[in-house]
This record gives sequence, C-alpha cells and structure tokens, in this order.
Amino acid sequence: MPWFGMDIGGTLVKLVYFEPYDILSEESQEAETLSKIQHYLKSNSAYGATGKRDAHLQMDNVEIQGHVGTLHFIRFPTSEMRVFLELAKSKGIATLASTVCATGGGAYKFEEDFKREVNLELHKFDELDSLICGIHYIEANCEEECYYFNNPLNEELCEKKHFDFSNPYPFLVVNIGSGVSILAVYAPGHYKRVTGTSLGGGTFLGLCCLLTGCETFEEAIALAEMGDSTKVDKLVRDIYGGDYPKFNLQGDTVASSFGNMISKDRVGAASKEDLARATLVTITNNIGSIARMCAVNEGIVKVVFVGNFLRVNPISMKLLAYAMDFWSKGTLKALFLEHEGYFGAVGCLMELMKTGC
Ligand SMILES: Nc1ncnc2c1ncn2[C@@H]1O[C@H](COP(=O)(O)OP(=O)(O)O)[C@@H](O)[C@H]1O
Ligand SMILES: CC(C)(COP(=O)(O)O)[C@@H](O)C(=O)NCCC(=O)O
Repeated sequence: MPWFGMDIGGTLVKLVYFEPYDILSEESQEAETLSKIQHYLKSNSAYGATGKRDAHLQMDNVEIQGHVGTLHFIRFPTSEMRVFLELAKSKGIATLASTVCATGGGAYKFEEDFKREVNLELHKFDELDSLICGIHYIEANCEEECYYFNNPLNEELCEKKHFDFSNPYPFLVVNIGSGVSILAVYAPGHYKRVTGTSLGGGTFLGLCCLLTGCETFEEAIALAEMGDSTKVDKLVRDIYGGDYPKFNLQGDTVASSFGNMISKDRVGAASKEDLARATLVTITNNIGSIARMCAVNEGIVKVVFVGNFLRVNPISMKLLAYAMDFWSKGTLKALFLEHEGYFGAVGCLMELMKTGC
C-alpha cells in the first residue's frame, strides 16, 4: 500500500501520509518505523520550522480503500530535500513503501536521487491534476474546509464564515505557490489552465529578503503586519490631491506600487515594515487583479485561492476578498480552503489509490 504522497514544489515539499489504524497495530514493525519518522519530522527543527499549525495538522478517521486512519500533513523547505533523503535512508522509509506518489516539479528533478539514495520509485502525477483531485477529496471529506470573509477590511466587523462548497462547479482555482497558476474547473476531471504569472509567493519572499534583510517567510509576514504600505506606494490622492471621481477611483487607491520610492526623503522615511507591507500588497493586488480578469473572461463567479503563500497570511486573504468583491461590484466571491497548500500532495496520493478522482 502506498502511504506517502509528496508535492515537491519550487519552495516547499508538502508530505501527506496515511496511517491506517487496522494495519498498523501498535507492535508491528511498520508502526514502529512510521512513528520514528513521524517523531523525527515533527521534532527536527528543519522540518518543524514552518510554524506551529503544521505540527497539529492531521485528519482523523479518514477512510481510504476500506481502511480507516489518520492523514498527516507536514511541510519542509525543498532546499532540505537532501536531508530528508538521508533521514528516509537512515529510518528505513523504504521498508514502508516501495512506491511513493510524487507530484510538483521536484518529482522529476529528484526522481533519480530517490532511486539511488533510498531505492524508492516515484510514481509521478501531474501537479495540476493532483491539485484539483486533492481539492475535490478534501472538500468532500472535511466539513469545515471552505470559508470566506465578510467585511474583510473592517477589523471590528470582519468575520470568517463557512461556505458550502458541495455544489462547486464551475470555479476558478488560483494556486499561489512560488509562482501562480490559474485554473478553470468545470466538472470533476474537467479543467483547463487559464494562465499563470511569475509574480507569486516566491517573488514576495525574494523581494522582502532583498529589501528588508529578513530570512524567513514568517519574518517577512511579521514585518508586513507592522508596516504601512501607503508610505511606499503612490496613491491616487498623491497624484490628484483627492479622488478621481470620473472613473470611480478613490483617493486611497494605489495608483503606483512603490511609486513613492523615487524620492530620497520618502525612501528615508520608509521602514523595513513598510517595505514588507508594500511588497505583500503589491504581489497580492496583482494576483487579485489577474484572477478577477480570468473569472470575468471565463464567466465564473467562485474564485478559490490556495497555495502556501496564504499560510499565516490573513493580510493577503482579506485583501483578496476585498478586492474581488469591490472591483467586481459584488459579483465575484473569494473563497479559501483550510488545507491551503496541501492539495497537490493529497491529490497524488488519492490518484494512485483511485478513490474516485
Ligand atoms: N515556511 C515557509 N518557507 C518558505 N516559504 C513559505 C513558507 N510558508 C509559506 N511560504 C510561502 O509559500 C510559497 C510556496 O508555496 P507552495 O504552495 O508550497 O509552492 P511551491 O509548490 O512552489 O513550493 C513561498 O513562495 C512563500 O511565499
Ligand atoms: C511552473 C509552476 C507551475 C510551478 O508551480 P509552483 O512550484 O510554483 O507551485 C508555477 O510556478 C507557475 O505556474 N508559474 C507561472 C508561469 C507562467 O505562467 O508565467
């Protein structure tokens, strides 16, 4: 039985594994090996560094092919892939499975390493097929998966609310990973990749590291939370002295992202926090704008944002929710999923197990 599904992306590896209660009895060799690997992954700083929520992310009482068990979700940097392979070798991961389902660019890039280092065959699946399959599976099996924001930019009134996604088609998926892929999904197994943009989560992190000297995504987000992007961006009111009413552009709309950074005084007045916030807002608004145009072109009103860029990142989620609603005059709905970056990994595991995707 294949236990592991891996999505080896441009920045993060997403690892999902299924721990069936019936087969893995307490004393079995497999249970022991699995628990060693699990303990290592959760406690080793290289693997636990992606935030508190990761350690607790699991789905209990999941049924797969007649077995009931737990799905565990773990992520670690793709740059740690070699360390992971050494761990897999030393903990005997190959005794648990001879085949590991893998997706993402790294399934191709690291295929030879898996074979050579741990004698594992990678059963490769396309990352976008897997993404759709994973969304389908998790939505069907996790009641509280899909949500949206009411009054996203009003701190007092903002509410996170459950969205009933049981009748989802058609919908747009905006997968914000290192880069961004936008897919229109019309029915199970029937989708197309509408477009993509290279200005994604990797761009946010890369620019933030350059501009602020931060070293991690968590640091970049923490800086952004304390910053003010209007110190960096040129607003409509900086140009018009107020609103531009003829075309309904309010004074506080960003006219030019980073547009204030042509003045030495303004550069001197902008803090690391302001620069981080402006980078986050620039990347998020650009993605929101492309997503909105795609939705309009495709005649689709439900837009589902996924990918690890949204991890611990309510600023971007609320901004996307607001932008989709405001610029579409309330016709488009921004939706979010709790397992934001894991769908590719889940999907490739499910595809191999052929559980109705
Ligand atoms: N701990 C983290 N380390 C690095 N990037 C992170 C982390 N958590 C969230 N991110 C964000 O998630 C993006 C990667 O998202 P992901 O969906 O995993 O894409 P990929 O498949 O390309 O790795 C990064 O570019 C960054 O913006
Ligand atoms: C190449 C990718 C599918 C890889 O996926 P990722 O690892 O970023 O999740 C993605 O980065 C992407 O769609 N980039 C945008 C390419 C473009 O259409 O311009």
